[in-house]
Amino acid sequence: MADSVSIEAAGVGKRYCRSLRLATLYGVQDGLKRAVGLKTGGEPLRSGEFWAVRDLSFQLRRGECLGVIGPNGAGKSTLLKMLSGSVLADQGKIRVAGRIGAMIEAGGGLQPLLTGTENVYAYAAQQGYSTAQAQAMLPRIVEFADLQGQMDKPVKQFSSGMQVRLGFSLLAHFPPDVILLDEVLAVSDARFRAKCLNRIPQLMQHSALVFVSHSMPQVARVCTAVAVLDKGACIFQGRDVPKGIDAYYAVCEPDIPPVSSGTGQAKLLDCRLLLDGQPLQGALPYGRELALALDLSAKAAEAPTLSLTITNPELNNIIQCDSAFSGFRLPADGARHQVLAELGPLHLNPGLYFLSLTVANEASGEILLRSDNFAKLRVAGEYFGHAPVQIAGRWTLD
Ligand SMILES: Nc1ncnc2c1ncn2[C@@H]1O[C@H](COP(=O)(O)OP(=O)(O)OP(=O)(O)O)[C@@H](O)[C@H]1O
Repeated sequence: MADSVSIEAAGVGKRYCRSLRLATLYGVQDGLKRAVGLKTGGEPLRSGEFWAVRDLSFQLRRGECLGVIGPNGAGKSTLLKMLSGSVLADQGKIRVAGRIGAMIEAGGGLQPLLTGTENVYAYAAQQGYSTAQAQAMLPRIVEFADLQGQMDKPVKQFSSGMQVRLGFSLLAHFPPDVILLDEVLAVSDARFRAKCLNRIPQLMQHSALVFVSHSMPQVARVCTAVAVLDKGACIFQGRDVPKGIDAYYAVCEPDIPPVSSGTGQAKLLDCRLLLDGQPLQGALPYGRELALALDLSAKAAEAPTLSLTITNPELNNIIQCDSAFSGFRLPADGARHQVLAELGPLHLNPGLYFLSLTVANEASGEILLRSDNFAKLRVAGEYFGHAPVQIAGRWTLD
């Protein structure tokens, strides 16, 4: 292995058994085989067994951050546990150069019976730092974790968010050669999450990172490569992180049904997506103008405004187009009206989106109709960017 490679995984796999009874039996059989010097794990799957991770290979160097993404049960945590050494691989080889720091669960790497301060000394010693170095670093660790006044109690009395703060702060101030992070930031508040995400590029100067997350914006921000797992198999691997994220969304493409709510005074009777005045066939090419023909009716005292929202597959709002901007209002006479909403060119990343509509009384805020996910929109294009909206801009030398 070249010196600069911090983690090398070659054809790594882990098998588990669905039945506890069979798993116990296989455990005894494997133990006996190993006792007489026979290798285990290489044989075909036995009854009830499945591959939690299969045939995964990658190399990771300092300065790199591999995002491991995939649906629930895809094998992400199993992979991290194999990399950390807490679970033995049944297939392939893992080599890690140097020290590992793992946050595979809140409190991982911390000693629950020791106080926060004692944990700082214990962790520093474990990573090969002296007591004097730990003492010098202590104020910065406490400040980063925002745990002033809390460090004298045992870590088992910390909330899970506080444990993550201390655990991450230790990694940040005594960076090991390899850092494994498993979805830990999910329990932190927005402020600390932002602090950690901001710190990761600095950590990468010292360490190679493996980052498991279900938050695609976080993955897009910090990862230099991604591996997408599905049922234990790696279905995408590479440096094109946005393309990997798209592969992830394709695997767990949400089947989100349309949902309606509101007072019921407005109705969405029909909707057509248009490209160049014609019904949109298939995907909208990147950057092209989208229009919507909406058949609507409303019966109310005031003419309501219309608001269209485009969301990503996680239903995060990406674009909003509100008719109040242009002063447009839907007649509230109870008759059926066809409304043309021209959204202009959409510079959305290729992928899947959903459309939602709100019909509301602007003055009172009363919602006459909220129609969520009433249509799906697929955007097609070659260029995948790190943010949901990609604009060309105009670049010139002054
Ligand atoms: N100790 C175990 N014994 C048996 N099966 C297990 C064990 N640990 C994990 N599994 C199974 O292995 C598969 C992969 O689990 P893993 O925890 O690695 O998934 P994951 O991708 O991390 O999921 P999530 O996103 O839900 O955290 C799942 O089917 C899980 O039920």
